[in-house]
Amino acid sequence: MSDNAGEGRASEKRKEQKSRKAGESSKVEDEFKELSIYFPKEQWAEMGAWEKTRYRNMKQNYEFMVELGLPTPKPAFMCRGRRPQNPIIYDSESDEDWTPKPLVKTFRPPRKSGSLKQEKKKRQNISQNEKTVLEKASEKEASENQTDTEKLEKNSDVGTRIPVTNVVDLKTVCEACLTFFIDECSVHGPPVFIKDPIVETGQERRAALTLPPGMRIGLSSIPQAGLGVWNEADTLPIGVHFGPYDGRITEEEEAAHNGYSWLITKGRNWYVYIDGKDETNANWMRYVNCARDEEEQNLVAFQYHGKIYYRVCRAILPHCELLVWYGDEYGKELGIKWGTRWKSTAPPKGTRLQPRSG
Ligand SMILES: C[S@@+](CC[C@H](N)C(=O)[O-])C[C@H]1O[C@@H](n2cnc3c(N)ncnc32)[C@H](O)[C@@H]1O
Repeated sequence: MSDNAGEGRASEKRKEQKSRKAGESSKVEDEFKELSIYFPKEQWAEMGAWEKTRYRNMKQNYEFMVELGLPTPKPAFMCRGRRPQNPIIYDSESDEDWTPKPLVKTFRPPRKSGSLKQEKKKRQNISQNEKTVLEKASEKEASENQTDTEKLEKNSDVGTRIPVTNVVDLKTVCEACLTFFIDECSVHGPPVFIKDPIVETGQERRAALTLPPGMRIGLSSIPQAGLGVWNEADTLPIGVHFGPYDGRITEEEEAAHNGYSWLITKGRNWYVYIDGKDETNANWMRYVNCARDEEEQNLVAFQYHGKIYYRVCRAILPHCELLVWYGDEYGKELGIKWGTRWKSTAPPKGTRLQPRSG
């Protein structure tokens, strides 16, 4: 074979590869095309594929919930966008449960494992039978003799934890198999709930004393983050729940800035804070720090019946710190880089970070 012929073939191959790559990336763009309308062009251009995937999941979940006829607030990102949009209007006025916001607008939980296609297929496969279970659960929900925690344990409304919507009521997604269930996942069993030891409020070290056995409050692994909470016992598997987050319910703006408050949505345009700053009425959950990125996050927060719970979304091994994702805006306040969005503004890890101040 002559040199010329060899070169010609190599150049053809290069061209072929180039056009294949261009084809692939335009396919990816096509896939997300319907999403791009919700974001400013610059933000969309900067956004990575995994982030786009996550938003697509949120949209799909929202549409799925709507299809099931469940009251579902629209994900915040779908309420804004490049196109003229209506102001954010939540779809229901009731005491909805959706992802809590310390100071956040949208909650962006971790991407689920497994391919998106599989996930979609599983959702489509929810049988009529399972829908009936949902209906039954609604009736059950109406029983007023249960406390919220009992209800959570029973129904494990980690629906609010559906990683891709802000909401929900009554149903649960099993992290492991991604199917919906009510009382328990038929494959993975009932959700586990770890209760705090009972400690009267008003005691000086009340928050620390509520720490469940096997956990430790100690210096955080995150530089300059102060104290944190560590698992010192067996692995905490996915699906374990903690909570509710104790503290003082307040509407005072000060709570929004102290670093220990979650914003609780009570209804349309009605918010209160659960403020865990005061250790005499807070619980141990006030010591849980904020994950700096998706890999680090092992807890996700959600609102259920006006209270905040944490759920293990990634197995927490012995001697590992519990880290929850607080939400975009708050992470930003802490200078935490999440995805590519804050590349330009986030200070390097380890920089002294200030809690939000008014
Ligand atoms: C809910 S408290 C967590 C407990 C706190 N570390 C303590 O010692 O009391 C939240 C505060 O911890 C700090 N913090 C939490 N996560 C952080 C992070 N990823 N980076 C820096 N500081 C963080 C911030 O000061 C924030 O206001």
